[in-house]
Amino acid sequence: MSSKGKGDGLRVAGGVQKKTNRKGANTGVSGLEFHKSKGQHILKNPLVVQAIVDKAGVKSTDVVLEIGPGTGNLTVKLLEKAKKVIAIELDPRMIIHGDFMRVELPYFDLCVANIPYNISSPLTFKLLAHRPAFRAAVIMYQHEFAMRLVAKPADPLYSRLAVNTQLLARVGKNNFRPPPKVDSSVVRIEPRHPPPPVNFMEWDGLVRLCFSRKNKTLGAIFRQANTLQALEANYRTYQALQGNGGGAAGADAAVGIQSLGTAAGDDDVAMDHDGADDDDDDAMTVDGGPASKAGGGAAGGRRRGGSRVSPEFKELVMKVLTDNGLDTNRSSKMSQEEFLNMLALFNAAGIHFA
Ligand SMILES: C[S@@+](CC[C@H](N)C(=O)[O-])C[C@H]1O[C@@H](n2cnc3c(N)ncnc32)[C@H](O)[C@@H]1O
Repeated sequence: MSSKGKGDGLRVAGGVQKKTNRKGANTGVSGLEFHKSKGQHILKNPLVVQAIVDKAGVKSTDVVLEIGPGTGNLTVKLLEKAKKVIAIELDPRMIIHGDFMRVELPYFDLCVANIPYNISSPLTFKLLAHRPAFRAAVIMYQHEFAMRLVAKPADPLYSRLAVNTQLLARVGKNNFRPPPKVDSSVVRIEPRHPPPPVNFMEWDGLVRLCFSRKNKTLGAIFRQANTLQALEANYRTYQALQGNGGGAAGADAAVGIQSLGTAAGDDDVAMDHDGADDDDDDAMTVDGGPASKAGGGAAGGRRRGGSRVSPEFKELVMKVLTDNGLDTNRSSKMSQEEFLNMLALFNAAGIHFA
């Protein structure tokens, strides 16, 4: 990673025009061979580069973060407008070197990038977890991923990815699809200020569970034995924590809290084929850890080996759903407000998802 100020004269490692080497590989004018595995699809049309920069609304005072500058064609345009461009590039043949997913991000006002598509989801959630929050990110994604980010309830592409992103940011597809290829779209992401007043881990535990079978009713999802077992374990742990006032025994109990949905989700998707996602399950990491496989795995283990759910606890869960008319809802059609409301209702009953 390195940064360049206006007029620093960024050295560019290669050209941007498509050429073919002797082996028929895709190369730039410098002869650099581009690697699909690194998501190296280079922007060749200067009008597209310019349009992305224009859409970003770069101010002369802005520190701009660029992910994957590649041969630097977007970078040089950003440098014309920004105070500073900090660019992070995985490929050591490109001048500025670093893995975006591993580096600690510096302060930035704006992020502008034509990203490697293979890390779209973790990259987006790394950005959204960054503090202080930036003003906006203008990102070129693969078209289908962009559509999933902006999908609304009842859209077939609506998923945990959309719900989580839209909880943390306002997301809008720019009215701009780069010609001539129609496989990319530019999305503008504006983190919400202030951030939503919700524990993201817990929110994600609930959403993950609900979208494990997004076309099933919530009643059916919450009646699953493994779900009830994991929820009851959390319920008991929270009760112990409250009883102990957060002391040493409370800390021991806290270790037992588990995130919901992962193992159930994985199995159910495999069994169900009902279009449930989420291929991005572990990517939506915010605040130092996803609803982890380990947590979900614990739930899965209990289901196979496990303890019984008390009838009283099952009744409590079902009561929250039925009293509030939620049992017949399907997550594929639920809005963010409905999820928030449901989480508040469960929490008020002492039921927790992480
Ligand atoms: C889609 S290309 C964009 C190149 C250039 N910005 C353009 O628009 O023509 C994505 C770039 O990201 C780089 N890249 C891939 N994975 C990365 C990572 N984890 N961290 C930083 N850069 C990465 C690739 O080497 C490639 O140069």
